[in-house]
Amino acid sequence: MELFEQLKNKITGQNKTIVFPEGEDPRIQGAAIRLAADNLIEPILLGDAQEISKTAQAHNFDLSNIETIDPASYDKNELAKLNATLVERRKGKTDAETAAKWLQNVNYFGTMLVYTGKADGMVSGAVHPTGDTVRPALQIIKTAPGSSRISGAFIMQKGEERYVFADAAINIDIDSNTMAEIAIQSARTAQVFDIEPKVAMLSFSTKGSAKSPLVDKVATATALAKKLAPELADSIDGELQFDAAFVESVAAAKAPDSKVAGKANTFIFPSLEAGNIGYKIAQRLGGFEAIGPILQGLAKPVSDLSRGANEEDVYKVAIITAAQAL
Ligand SMILES: CC(C)(COP(=O)(O)OP(=O)(O)OC[C@H]1O[C@@H](n2cnc3c(N)ncnc32)[C@H](O)[C@@H]1OP(=O)(O)O)[C@@H](O)C(=O)NCCC(=O)NCCS
Ligand SMILES: CC(=O)OP(=O)(O)O
Repeated sequence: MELFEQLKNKITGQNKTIVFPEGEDPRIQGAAIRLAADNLIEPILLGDAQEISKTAQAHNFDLSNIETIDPASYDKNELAKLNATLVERRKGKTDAETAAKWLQNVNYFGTMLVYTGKADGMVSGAVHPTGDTVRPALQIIKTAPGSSRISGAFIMQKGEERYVFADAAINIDIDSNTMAEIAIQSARTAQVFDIEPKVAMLSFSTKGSAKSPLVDKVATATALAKKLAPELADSIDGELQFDAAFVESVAAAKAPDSKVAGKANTFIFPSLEAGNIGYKIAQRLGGFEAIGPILQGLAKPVSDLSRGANEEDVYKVAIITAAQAL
């Protein structure tokens, strides 16, 4: 069965509530209406009440069955409770005045709905850049037990082909420890999406063909990942160039002893520059659908979107987010 059909079956009737901080955007409204009509999730749209109505009227959308919240006119008692919870969660790092300002920002407000359990997950980023979308989650929801950092993976899909690219969204300049953790997180993400992970730790060098501290970083990360997740030891290899990782004939020449080279389906990039540029090239030149970024390592599901997302992308990311909340 197709991946999204499986995920839809899992979440149908589970009534997972997903908050959309960018409720004024037509892509968000269109997706929310479809998600609710398909009985997949219960959406909450955040935003200025007048702007939400304006968008709905302009696109002939019927929002009568969808909950909308305008943070500017939210119940004062409820807002005070959210403020106190936020200050408590930030343990001396954020005072009540700052918390009040944050709560007028839809991404902070939405994140607090998830943190307090009013929503099961959040989808944002169709309008806001990634930093503004995910920072509240990093500060408030924080990492899941066993994770020391959050990273962002894309499922890249075209026909029968399906791959994981990471980190393409969050960690700008990574060291070996971070790269190793991203590799392990991404292998687990691959499994969730029915991909038996073969993880390539990418570089501009294959097995020592170039000498550089940047190459050493990837080789060290590979050894570390194998040590941290021995069950994945035969499924992770590096350092590998993309051609050696992906093309069997190149693998035979460049890394003949590797169990991963030529067969990789989970690609770990050595920096955010490489990862973000790489996924967009595969998407825009290669014709792959890019689903994500799926945030890995967060304690509760919050998903970012690309600002280039369309309604269908929003619909699919919301389905993944609801599935993560099960
Ligand atoms: C994610 C990002 C916004 C965090 O940057 P920042 O807000 O400057 O981060 P800070 O160092 O000030 O940290 C803010 C909080 O987030 C936490 N944090 C930052 N990065 C984190 C990570 N990768 N995992 C877990 N927590 C993280 C910090 O520990 C800190 O928590 P605290 O306030 O409780 O102490 C930043 O790394 C970034 O901009 N990444 C690139 C995003 C991007 O543009 N991607 C391309 C498009 S997808
Ligand atoms: C994931 C990503 O690159 O997001 P954006 O296109 O919004 O910067």
